[in-house]
Amino acid sequence: MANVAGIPVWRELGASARNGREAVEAHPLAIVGAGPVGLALALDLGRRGQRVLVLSRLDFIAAGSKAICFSKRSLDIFDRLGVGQALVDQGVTWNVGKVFWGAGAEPIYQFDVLPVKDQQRPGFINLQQYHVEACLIDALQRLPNVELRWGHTVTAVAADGDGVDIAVQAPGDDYRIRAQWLVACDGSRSSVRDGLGLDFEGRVFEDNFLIADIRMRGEHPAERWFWFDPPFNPGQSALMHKQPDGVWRLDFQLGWDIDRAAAVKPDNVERYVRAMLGPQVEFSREWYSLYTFQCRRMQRFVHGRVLFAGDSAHLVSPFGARGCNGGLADADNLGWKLDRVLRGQAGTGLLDSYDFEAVLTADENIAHSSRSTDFMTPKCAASRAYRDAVLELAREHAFARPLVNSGRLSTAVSYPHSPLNSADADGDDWDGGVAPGSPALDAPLGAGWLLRALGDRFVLLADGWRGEAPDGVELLDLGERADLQALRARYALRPGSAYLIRPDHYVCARWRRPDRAAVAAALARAQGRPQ
Ligand SMILES: O=C(O)CCc1cccc(O)c1
Repeated sequence: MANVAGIPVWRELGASARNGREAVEAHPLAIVGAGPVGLALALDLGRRGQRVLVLSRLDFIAAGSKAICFSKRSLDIFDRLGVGQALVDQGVTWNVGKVFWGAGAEPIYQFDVLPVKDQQRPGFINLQQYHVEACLIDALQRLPNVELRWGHTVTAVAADGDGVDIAVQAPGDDYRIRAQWLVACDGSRSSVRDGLGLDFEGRVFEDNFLIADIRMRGEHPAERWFWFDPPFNPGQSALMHKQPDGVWRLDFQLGWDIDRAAAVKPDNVERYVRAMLGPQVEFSREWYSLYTFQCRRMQRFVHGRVLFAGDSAHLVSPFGARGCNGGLADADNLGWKLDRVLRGQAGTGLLDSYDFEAVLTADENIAHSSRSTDFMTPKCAASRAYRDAVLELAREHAFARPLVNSGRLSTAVSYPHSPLNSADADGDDWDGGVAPGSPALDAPLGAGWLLRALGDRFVLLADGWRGEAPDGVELLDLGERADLQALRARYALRPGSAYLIRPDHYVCARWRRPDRAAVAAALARAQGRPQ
């Protein structure tokens, strides 16, 4: 079923009525957009006790071909938000990618997206975006301090030094909001971005990709399968992913010079599907669509009182699953910072670090995404010869495999030069471990897991700590425990060492011989208050 704008509906929610009819409402925080990024940010801030208003122009959860691959890092974020297990339970877990080339029925090689084992979460789960949204909405509806308004469209935005004026149109109800902060999570066609006259910079790729989400009883394993130049799509590429509910995502590269309207007609799509899966296969249509993509971003994600996150701020190709996962990284980075700013515990300077770190993340995602696309679709004879030589070598030789680029799958990005980091002290020898600016690595912690124990506040992870930890830090002392070899090895811990870990599970400082004053100084720096 599709709504009037042609967007397919997965679940009707109905337009929300407001409590009361004030012409101008005051709110500390408005989030525009109720996709995974806006909902995850609302859940983070809502769980921290903030009053949050979410405005969605849609009054339903959309179906259709959207994100399906959620990375381990996103699962760790979802765990922190209390919904990780529910999503893992619904999703299809996978860790293996296989690369095929030409007519060969066997992969030329396979790779593991979770090379470090003994972590709670898998490399990826596949789960339709609408299931993720439904789960987040369910969690948000349990928070009395979060209000979700469906069918409320933002029609104008004007920001000044103290806040943002937002004009909203809802069925039979036009009103205004004065918010202290607005976060635009309203997607690639962001009305907030347009309303402020802001734009993207970057590359537009001249290629078309066909998505066929089909329902079938497939016998293929839960793995990512990628083909270069397969006989069922000669000269192009293809991709297959298993989703829950017997749904499969098939992606076919079609090239630039095609009849776009004809390409999505069921007969045409089904020709590709049969060529891939064989003429006998029984399947039904879930959703067919055609997409082109861009690798672009806004110059800045922080514009005074208006902040941008997810597709409203940056766009990548689907290959590598860096779109939605990149947006969730934004929400994760922004949530704790905005919470501190709203509480008056940090100045707005802390949000400059959101700009720094989220722009860095977007740039890394854009670089990977652009390189994958260039490798998959060589633009000249020399690039094609290089690609084919790499594929030929990869079949036999491990050294060539890292050169194959069928999409580098999303992982957490490091911020080695973030202004929130404190450098290692002179004389502290760190042979390995997790450097400041890197995401904390999970490890078994008794019957549980380190990342779960870190929670959503600053933690001092110490291997033997004397005295009190500074205010504002929770101490997690491994003490005398002899059962934590993997954790100690991953963090290169020795008796007396300590790490300071941010609420979003990034390491911001570490010491061989920590003291209270050094930890307090690193904590201040990590909150945007260098001493
Ligand atoms: O496996 C990948 O590289 C990404 C799979 C994907 C993600 C989102 C949309 C889509 O068509 C494919």
